[in-house]
Amino acid sequence: MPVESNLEQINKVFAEADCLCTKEQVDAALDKMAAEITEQLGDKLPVVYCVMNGGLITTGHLLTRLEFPLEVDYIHATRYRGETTGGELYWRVPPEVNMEGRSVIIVDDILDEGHTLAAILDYCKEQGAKEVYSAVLVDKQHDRKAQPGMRASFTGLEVEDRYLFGYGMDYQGFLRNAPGIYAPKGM
Ligand SMILES: O=P(O)(O)OC[C@H]1O[C@H](OP(=O)(O)OP(=O)(O)O)[C@H](O)[C@@H]1O
Ligand code: HPA
Repeated sequence: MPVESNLEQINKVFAEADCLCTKEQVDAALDKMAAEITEQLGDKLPVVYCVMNGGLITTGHLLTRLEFPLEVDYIHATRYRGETTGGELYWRVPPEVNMEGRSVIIVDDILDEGHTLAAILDYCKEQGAKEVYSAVLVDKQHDRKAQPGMRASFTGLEVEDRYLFGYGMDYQGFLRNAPGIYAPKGM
């Protein structure tokens, strides 16, 4: 079936979705995260690793708010691969910039069950990073975290336990570009 046949369904999901956080609320959360990151990492010449694809938008919005020297790289690890429930972590692209002895910050869109972030943090420690921080725009509130009580070092927003899209989070591969945080009706 041609991809265009999805257009009506995707538009309907967006039109009927509940907006859980507006663009203004996300902007304020990003400002707060950037201030906290600056305080912790502003004099450490850190490497910022974007977790593709979902982390792309949060990373971009954070980077322009971080007014200190840093390097940028990306990691491509995925657990969902277009599905709405997670599976095994699959490494598409490991990082290029050497993290040995460096302060590192991993940026992603969402901490859901946390398996992705936990695996990436372990990887960074194995690679010899001096210290590893994490930043997520959204922390989904439920008791299914990979490690009970798990939190990112920097969290933008705490959001209810529904399937989310927007600001990097996808619905069936689409709607990452939605300018707010949304949940499809009934999900
Ligand atoms: O906390 P978890 O339950 O592990 O889920 C969070 C991860 O899932 C999403 O990535 P996904 O695997 O969907 O790939 P994507 O970034 O390409 O959307 C999201 O971007 C996080 O990386
Ligand atoms: O709620 C979600 N939405 C999109 N991607 C995700 N990856 C983990 N949880 C989610």
